[in-house]
Amino acid sequence: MAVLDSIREPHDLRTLGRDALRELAAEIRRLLIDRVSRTGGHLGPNLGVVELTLGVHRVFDSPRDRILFDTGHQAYVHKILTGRAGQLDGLRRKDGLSGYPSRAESPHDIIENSHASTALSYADGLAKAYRLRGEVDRHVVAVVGDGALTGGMSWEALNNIAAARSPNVVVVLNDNGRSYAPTVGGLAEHLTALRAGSTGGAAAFEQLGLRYLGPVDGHDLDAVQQVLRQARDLPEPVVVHCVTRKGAGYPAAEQDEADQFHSVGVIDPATGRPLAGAGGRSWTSVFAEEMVQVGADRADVVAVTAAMLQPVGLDAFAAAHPGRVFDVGIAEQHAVTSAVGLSLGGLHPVVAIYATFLNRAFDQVLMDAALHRTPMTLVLDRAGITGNDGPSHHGMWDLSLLQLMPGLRVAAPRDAATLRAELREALDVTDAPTALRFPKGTVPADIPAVGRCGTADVLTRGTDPDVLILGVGAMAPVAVRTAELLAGRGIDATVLDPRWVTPLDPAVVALAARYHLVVTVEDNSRCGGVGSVLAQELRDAGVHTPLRNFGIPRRFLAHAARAEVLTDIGLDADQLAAAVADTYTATFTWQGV
Ligand SMILES: Cc1ncc(C[n+]2csc(CCOP(=O)(O)OP(=O)(O)O)c2C)c(N)n1
Ligand SMILES: CC(=O)[C@@H](O)[C@H](O)COP(=O)(O)O
Ligand SMILES: [Mg+2]
Repeated sequence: MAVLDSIREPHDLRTLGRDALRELAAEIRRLLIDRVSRTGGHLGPNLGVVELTLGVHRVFDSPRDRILFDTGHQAYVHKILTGRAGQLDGLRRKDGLSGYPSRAESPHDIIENSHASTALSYADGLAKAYRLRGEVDRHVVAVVGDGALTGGMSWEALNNIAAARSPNVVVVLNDNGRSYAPTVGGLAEHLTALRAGSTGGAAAFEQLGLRYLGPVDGHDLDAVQQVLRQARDLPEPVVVHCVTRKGAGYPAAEQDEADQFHSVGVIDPATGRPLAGAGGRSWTSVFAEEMVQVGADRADVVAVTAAMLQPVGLDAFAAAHPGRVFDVGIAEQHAVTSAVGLSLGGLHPVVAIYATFLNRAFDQVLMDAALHRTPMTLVLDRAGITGNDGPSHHGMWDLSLLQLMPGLRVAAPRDAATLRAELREALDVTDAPTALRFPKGTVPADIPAVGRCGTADVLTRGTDPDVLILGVGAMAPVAVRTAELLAGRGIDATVLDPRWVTPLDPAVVALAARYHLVVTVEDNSRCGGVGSVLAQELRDAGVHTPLRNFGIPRRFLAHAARAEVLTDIGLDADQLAAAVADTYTATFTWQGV
């Protein structure tokens, strides 16, 4: 890596001639394939922006000029050029390099949110700030993917960037024609026409008040630098349309039909084939399989995805039931409210999105779905701690948000059998929206119930009323293990899986009154989670049983493996058993029992 070893800061790029730059691009590609094939990560998106990122850092002066990456999953090259190449071995690992920009890592990084379609809004604000501060020579460069451009916020921002006529905003449209799968929608078709030589591009943007330059080959470094210099020197906001290929330079990625190695696990760099399988069935695959059967059983059921057909497990349903899946692009707000339309039209839509991205559609769930009490079902994958994608990817707020929604009902399955059952139950609700949430990763073996308490399942039944543990969803197995450990300390615990966590069944409240201590364990924020709702319900029912809520603390959690994060926040059975035992002992020492 002769050339790359000489690059510590973007300024070092300025001394390189064309041959050295070409060699550098090749070295960066080799490094990306070598390292990311070992760590896993967004290999395809980053292979696609090697020349584009080189061009941006050659023409603009980071960090004085601010360079923003929308979603941020394509910022590995930026990290390599800003002195972090040597840290790629720890990519996305605990205490290692984040898979997204991180202000703690570098002054060259400024936005860390991995939710798409935000970069242009940051750019609009930054540009206005620099203008008001008299720093008009500072440019704001926003690298935005064609997928991210299908998100509504992008157009809200473009509307304002055009109105502000900020001369220092440069929008670099990284158009590879794909989100995961090919990008969908009218805009995508427009960009496809532009890529094919249609001349309408300029008009579409310029009628909005934005200069348009391109399309240029985003892998031709000379062309990229030339158009970026032109954009830099224009006295108005500019959209630079760069056409790239996701996975460029790595045939295994370029030829991958599914998603061109949008995100890979550990793979054989020589072939691109997965090396280390996660093992076991994923939660997503259980949902995917059940949905195919649902589609056969229920002609009124349709599905909606926000540009993530395969990641959320709707690809099989789409194949089995053509025309009944709607991909709305990266547009979760639209996904929810258009689903309300589908419901008002007599269908039962299943909106499958990652839990963290539901945050974006809070108002739509509240004021469009819940207010109208429309039967529809949100299926929230990646709920709880997701792990290596870091703070903005943990699905740790959905239960808190959904608790606020009058009438909406939420289920949290504990295994494959309850996922299937609770999905069916949700689809049978006709007077309110419903939601199901489950985590990333391998689904555990089915945990049979030994009894029922209203709609809740009793998983282990203690003989003495010492402790009642509510294990919510995927935390049920942890709750069962905690009960086993408590038994070893002479404390008898009964474990309940509430199944439907909103509203909580009154029988659960009544049962809680019969125990000395009640404990809740959930893979959601403690703030507004199931535990806090149970606390309210106990008090409302005049039940004063001591209660302890275990969940995710109210802070952003760095990337690490899911199990590592859960341990770090005390949500493993050993720590839970110790904490419950301490509380139990303290409670009864205090009460003189
Ligand atoms: C609000 C939101 N929804 C969904 C995602 C999941 N996601 C991550 S990257 C991606 C595709 C992005 O496509 P594009 O912007 O074109 O970038 P590319 O990967 O093609 O470089 C999606 C849907 C997200 N990060 N944020
Ligand atoms: C960048 C992004 O939002 C997704 O690609 C994210 O990496 C989700 O990854 P998983 O689908 O592996 O959970
Ligand atoms: Mg794209």
